[in-house]
Formats: sequence, structure tokens, C-alpha cells
Amino acid sequence: MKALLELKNLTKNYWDTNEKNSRPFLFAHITATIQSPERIALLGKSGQGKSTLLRVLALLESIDSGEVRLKGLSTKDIDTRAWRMNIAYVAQQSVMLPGTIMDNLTTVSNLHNRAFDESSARCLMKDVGLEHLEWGKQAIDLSGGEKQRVALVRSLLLKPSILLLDEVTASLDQQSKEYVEQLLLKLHMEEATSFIWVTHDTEQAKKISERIWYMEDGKLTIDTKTKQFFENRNSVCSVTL
Ligand SMILES: Nc1ncnc2c1ncn2[C@@H]1O[C@H](COP(=O)(O)OP(=O)(O)OP(=O)(O)O)[C@@H](O)[C@H]1O
Repeated sequence: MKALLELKNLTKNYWDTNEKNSRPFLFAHITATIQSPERIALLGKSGQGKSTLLRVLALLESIDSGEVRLKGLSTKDIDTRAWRMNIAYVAQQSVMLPGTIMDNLTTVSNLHNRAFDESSARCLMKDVGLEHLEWGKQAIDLSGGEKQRVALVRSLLLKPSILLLDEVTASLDQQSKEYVEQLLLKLHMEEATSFIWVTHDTEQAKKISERIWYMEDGKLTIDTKTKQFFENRNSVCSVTL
């Protein structure tokens, strides 16, 4: 059976080669496989390139060497739009498209030639705690946490098989954060949705993931079961989150 996602020897050099860096690359030789639907937390201290890696996987950023394969197909075999219907990136700083909440929810479906599924959209908005929002409201007027959740729902409407989540609960209050965590766990159970979730929140990583990818010094130094990662953490003093 073809693996869901393969990262083969991914290397990303620093943008500014004049800058004094201790190494020439942001990250190098990142190799990992998601064999079947799985929940991964991508951890590591600031500046390791976690967001950049997600953007590479979403084809929003180029790679200097290496290859990504989705269900056995390389980026050269699939057009970008089809790729992004399967593997959706939800950014840390959510960007609202011009117009209303309704425009935001429908535009992505329109872009991908998908019918807008209003009842799914209403369910998802409820699941993330936004059922009270009037869809005619201008998206730009939403709070940061509301924008973050609308952006998540917008991506979920595409029903991607893999979600790339970049600190998607960073600007949420505790209850909204729990709503989002529960929704993503439910989607994994019911729809076999996989995710790679960048977070600095260890409690969240324990709760939402079954595997940890840990980046350090530009390498993927740990790829292990979540339980094992946290059991060993005290003895691995270099692990910083
Ligand atoms: N487009 C860009 N041009 C130049 N430098 C960039 C660009 N994008 C990221 N960087 C730099 O690459 C490094 C890694 O950034 P990235 O956001 O991927 O790290 P991160 O591990 O996600 O960090 P954090 O946990 O703080 O979000 C940083 O030093 C950042 O300034």
C-alpha cells in the first residue's frame, strides 16, 4: 500500500546567505513517512523551521533538495490545486479574504470547483464555537481568535486527507481551544483525517497526537510515539519546546 505522505531528504537553505548562521541550511535531510491516517505533533524550539516545513508540504514554499510524495505521487505528478485539496495548510496568522464570513466560507469551495456544503459549514462553525456569528459580518472585523477558527473551517470544508496546522489555537481562549482539539480528534476518528500540528503547548501535544516529530539543529532528531517521547523527556535534557 502507498504511504499517505513521504518526506524524502528535504533540505531548505537559509534565504539570506550573507547572514551569519552556524550552518548553511535551515533544515536538512528531513525524512519521515506517514503510512496511514495519523496524528502528529511537530515540536521544537522557535526558529527551527517548523512553519517553513509545513509551507513546503503545502507547496507554498520551494525546497532546495529532496522530494515530497502524496499517496505515491510526487509534486510533479499532481497539479498544485489538486495537491492542496488533499493537503491543506492552516496558518498561524490567519488571513481573511475580502468580504463577509459567507464569502470566506464559499470562496475556497468555488476556487476548487466544489459545491458549497452549507450544512457542513454550519456544523463546523458550531463545533468551533462560532454558531452565534452572523455570516453577513465583514470578516476583517472578526477578532483574531474568530478569524483563526473561520480560517480552519474554510480549510476543513475541502475535506483534505492531511491538515497542516500551524499553532492554530495560539490565539484562542481555553474553551475555544478545547472545541478545536475535540473537532480535530473527531475528524481523525470519523473521517480518517491526518494532521501535522505545530504546537509549543506540551499538554496539547500529549492530548492531540499519537506521534511526535521533534526538530533540533535543522534535523528531525526524534520521530517516536507520543507516550514514549514524554516518558523519555526527562532523561533527554536537550529537548526544549
Ligand atoms: N520567507 C522567509 N525569508 C527569510 N527568512 C525566513 C522566511 N521564512 C522564515 N524565515 C526564517 O527561517 C527561520 C525559521 O522560521 P520558521 O517560522 O519556519 O520557524 P519555526 O520553527 O516555525 O518557529 P516558531 O516556533 O517561532 O514559529 C526563522 O529564522 C525565520 O526568520
